[in-house]
Amino acid sequence: MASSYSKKTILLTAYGRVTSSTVDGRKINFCTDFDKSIVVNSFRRRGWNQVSPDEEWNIYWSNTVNCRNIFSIDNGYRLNDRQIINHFPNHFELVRKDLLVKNIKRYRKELEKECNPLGEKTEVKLPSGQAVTRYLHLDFIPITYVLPSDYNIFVEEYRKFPQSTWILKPCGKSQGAGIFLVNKLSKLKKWSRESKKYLQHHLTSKDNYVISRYINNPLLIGGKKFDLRIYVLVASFRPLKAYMYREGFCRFCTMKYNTSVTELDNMYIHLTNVSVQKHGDDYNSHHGGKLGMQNLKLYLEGTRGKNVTERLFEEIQWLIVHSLKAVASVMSNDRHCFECYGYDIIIDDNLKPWLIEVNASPSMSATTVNDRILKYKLVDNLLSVVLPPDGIPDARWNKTPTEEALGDFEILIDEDSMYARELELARRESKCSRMKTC
Ligand SMILES: Nc1ncnc2c1ncn2[C@@H]1O[C@H](COP(=O)(O)OP(=O)(O)OP(=O)(O)O)[C@@H](O)[C@H]1O
Repeated sequence: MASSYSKKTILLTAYGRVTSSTVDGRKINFCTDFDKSIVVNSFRRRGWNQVSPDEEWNIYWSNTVNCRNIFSIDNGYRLNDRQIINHFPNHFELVRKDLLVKNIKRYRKELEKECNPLGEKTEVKLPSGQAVTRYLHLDFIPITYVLPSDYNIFVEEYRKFPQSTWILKPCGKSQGAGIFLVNKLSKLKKWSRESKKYLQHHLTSKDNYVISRYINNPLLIGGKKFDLRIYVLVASFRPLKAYMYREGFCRFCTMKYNTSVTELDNMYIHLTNVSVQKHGDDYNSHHGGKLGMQNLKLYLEGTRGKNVTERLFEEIQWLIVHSLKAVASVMSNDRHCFECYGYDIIIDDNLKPWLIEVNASPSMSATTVNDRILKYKLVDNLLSVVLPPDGIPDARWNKTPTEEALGDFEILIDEDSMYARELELARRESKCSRMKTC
């Protein structure tokens, strides 16, 4: 690729930035593995030129498999300074259900060993009167075990809380596929016997399941369960630079929440995935069962008060930052990479947020008009953050976006910037003083 970048065609983006659409007089080339109009049009609107992955590209919106191939040693492909790509090669450390849990458990243990106050534990009294030990500051994932390897530890935990419901999720699948709820060990054993028959010849880590304590007291609106989808952009893991998009949304179940045992298999009550709910009789294709995050905030301020709502959103930011810190040391922090993660969060009726999972390729298709507007803005805004001020992809750039370029993204953490470090410190202090008063 040419080494001089002098000739520029100037464009103005939605974020008011003057950017270039050319590298050395030729158009910036993008390629993508998705023929999603939102992605392709967002790139074209910048005056960029679409090429195929085997041509000279500057920005690649790839799927996770092709990204891994690009970074594979066998491939021998070396990215140049004018190439950036939308995944970190080992993103699975954060997005695979079993690895996310493993990394968070390791992170908490390390903090505990270092006697870091964040690793502090406390005894909690459950409504049943039982006392259990929990992390004071980092108890943000439901208790989870990996099957088959953790089966015996799970059984121990199950016996302590025989009234609990558990949710089983296959590590290698998405969109609600293969998920089911159990409240009896006998049901789990039956499933295990049957799935062993099916899996015994091809058991790989992809066939693992996680079994998590089911959050059976979700916050309900209109009697229905929902989860929150939040977009988090990571520009770098070391130093950690992460941004949260203000316009997330809630995804609602189509049927009213019901904890009755006879409804345990009813996925229209328990799973909030749009891919599941859109098949329900009561699915509304106009709003798609979605409510914007800003509307959720207004609803909570009205029903629960401003302070608790603010606290909830601080807690959400806290859990995102610490989930990222939990994987930062194991991520291959290639400077050509950035990644937009879809965080799935459930809020319980005590307004405690729980991290359910993280997606590396959050859907860029739109189910409603509002969805389309949101995702167009998201992709355009995201490009403004990951590109240097002149708009030309540059892996050498120090990844410090201007306030204007941030648009609807807010800084979650930037270990490079004094301001962002102070923000993080303030967040930590606010969290600690809150925990002490609880
Ligand atoms: N521990 C839990 N407690 C309560 N509900 C849960 C729990 N875990 C998952 N769920 C529900 O099940 C849904 C699917 O779970 P999850 O997102 O982990 O699986 P998935 O099939 O991989 O989804 P995706 O397509 O988002 O990757 C969640 O959106 C949530 O509604």
